[in-house]
Amino acid sequence: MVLLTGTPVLLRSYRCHSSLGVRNSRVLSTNSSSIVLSIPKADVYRFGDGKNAQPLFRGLAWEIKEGENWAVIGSGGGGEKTALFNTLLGRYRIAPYPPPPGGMFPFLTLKGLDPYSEVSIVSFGHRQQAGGAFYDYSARYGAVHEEDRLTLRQSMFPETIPPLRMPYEEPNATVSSQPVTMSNEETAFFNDLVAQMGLGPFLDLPLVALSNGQTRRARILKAILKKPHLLLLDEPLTGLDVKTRPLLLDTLYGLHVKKAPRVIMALRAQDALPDWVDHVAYVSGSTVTTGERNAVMKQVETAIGGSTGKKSRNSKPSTSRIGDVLIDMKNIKVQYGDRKVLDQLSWQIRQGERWHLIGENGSGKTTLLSLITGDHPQSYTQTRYGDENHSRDTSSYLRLFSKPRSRLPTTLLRSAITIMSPELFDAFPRRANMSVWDVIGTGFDGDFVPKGKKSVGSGIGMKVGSSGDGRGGHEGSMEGQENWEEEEKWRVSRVWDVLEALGPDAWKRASTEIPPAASSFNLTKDFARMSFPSLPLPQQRMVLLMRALVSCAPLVLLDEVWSGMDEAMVTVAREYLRGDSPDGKIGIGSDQAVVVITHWEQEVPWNRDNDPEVFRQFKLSGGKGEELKR
Ligand SMILES: Nc1ncnc2c1ncn2[C@@H]1O[C@H](COP(=O)(O)OP(=O)(O)OP(=O)(O)O)[C@@H](O)[C@H]1O
Repeated sequence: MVLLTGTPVLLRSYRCHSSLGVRNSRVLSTNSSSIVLSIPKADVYRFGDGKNAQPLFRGLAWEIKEGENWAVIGSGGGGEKTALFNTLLGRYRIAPYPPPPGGMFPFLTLKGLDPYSEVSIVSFGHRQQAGGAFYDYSARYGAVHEEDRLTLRQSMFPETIPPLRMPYEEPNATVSSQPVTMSNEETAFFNDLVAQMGLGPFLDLPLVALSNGQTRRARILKAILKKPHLLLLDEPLTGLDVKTRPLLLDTLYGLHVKKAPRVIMALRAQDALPDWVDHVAYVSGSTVTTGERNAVMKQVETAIGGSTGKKSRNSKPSTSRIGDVLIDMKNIKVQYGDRKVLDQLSWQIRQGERWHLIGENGSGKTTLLSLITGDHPQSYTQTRYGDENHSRDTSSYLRLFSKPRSRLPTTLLRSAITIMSPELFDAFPRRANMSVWDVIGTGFDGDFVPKGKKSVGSGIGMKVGSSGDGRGGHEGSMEGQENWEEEEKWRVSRVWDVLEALGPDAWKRASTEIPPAASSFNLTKDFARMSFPSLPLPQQRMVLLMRALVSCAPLVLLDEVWSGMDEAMVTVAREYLRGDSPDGKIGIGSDQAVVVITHWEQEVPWNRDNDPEVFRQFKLSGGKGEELKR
């Protein structure tokens, strides 16, 4: 990118004819073309908003000069950071719009470049599948379907896709794995980036096979290769392991200083800001505070200080009761071709235990969970021993609630093991008429569409002693049966319980420390009625977490549930999982087992020192698994 330097020059001389004669319009200085973003002061609305609509952002004033290093941070759970990025992408109405000739992006417009093609976004809150149908995410674990065969390399360079051939045709000469359209310089740039992002080993894997962290890095790489002038990254660190985060940040900074492309990141208020960030836009509700890092961060600390203080509070000693073994695996193996993902792995999960499952991106955490949930086809093939009563030491097995996978109907497993994960978040159907209540109610029987008169399911479940009160469900629908009425009543009261413990009243309390007003039940009630697909994404995540917690299932699996949530939401979810919500009544049951996957140690709800029998850590590395003892 060539920047003009030196004394002010006339970049464009706009002449307009009027009855008063010809007059020169603004003379712009070189300084104007080195302004990346300019919003002098404006309100921001959704397109089509009526006259009296509340603006999304009020009095937004933001200027970014070339050479400055900006991050956007936000503390709201309403998707405010994403909305601010969407404002820059022209998806909202800005009033008044930054005046010509510079407009919102003088560094582009003044060089005749079109902002809409030169500014790109990679957003990780974004769902990849749209619509009302359930998308079967377990496809990734089995034989990869033809339509899912596209590799990472082919998705970036379609010219490397082999041409379709009829079976009788001679195979053509092999297709180059490197695109012919790339110059040597571009090839070197690409190879450097692939190496820096650790994506080399995955270039020729089908896209669906990539782990979460690998997929996120691949999406950033693809966006960079399109050579935008400005790249907006919405929570790029989410889901990345501890080792990868600084590598990605270094790569991004290296690109930013070369303006190839300039980068603005959006981070959660609780995330550590990289050292090189010198300017911050802090979004809180409809207010955006912009300025130098230190000044703005002071304000952020005051704003989120209350809830940050809570985070460091030590959890109480556990009241959990360690009970029966729920999941028992020995010498488990998962392999794709010669790629071993899990190799001779053994692990037991008992009632009452709280596990933190760790491991680098791609170490097999999601794969392991998919064996436990029975979604992975190889969950059927793990058990290898002649006689159940005389299993020898060399045997390998996977026992879910004392049974092999093949003897457990999927419907029973879905109500005995509840899960929230990035895959489920992407796959869960978004039907227009599905309310928050409906979605939470699907959690009892592990459904994906509302069932039953009161939208709390029809009573399929499993008797494995889950919630301490002997409630465990029933095999087959309970609707119309003798004890269904009592069960249904309990289910309805549970939906209200999780809504109160994890819903908008709880976020309000956690973010402001002000006790909820007497009328606050209306907030919860209104939220229960709201349309699920129209909620901001952080709130959708929270609702799907409630879905995983509502039934008090014997085993709860929480895979990266905090990603995309704001500080207050994380606080209330952690409280619930520790069982120390303010009224002391609602929380995870003492005989439920929980497995949490997160790359952020501070997001783990419990403190391992408090009760090492209960709070435990299991690490995956090189296909093996081991418990990390204190
Ligand atoms: N069908 C497949 N073919 C080949 N490799 C696969 C396939 N499916 C998964 N893998 C590989 O298995 C490994 C484990 O993936 P998994 O999603 O379990 O990792 P993870 O520990 O959950 O990672 P992350 O922290 O990024 O979410 C990855 O390296 C992935 O590329």
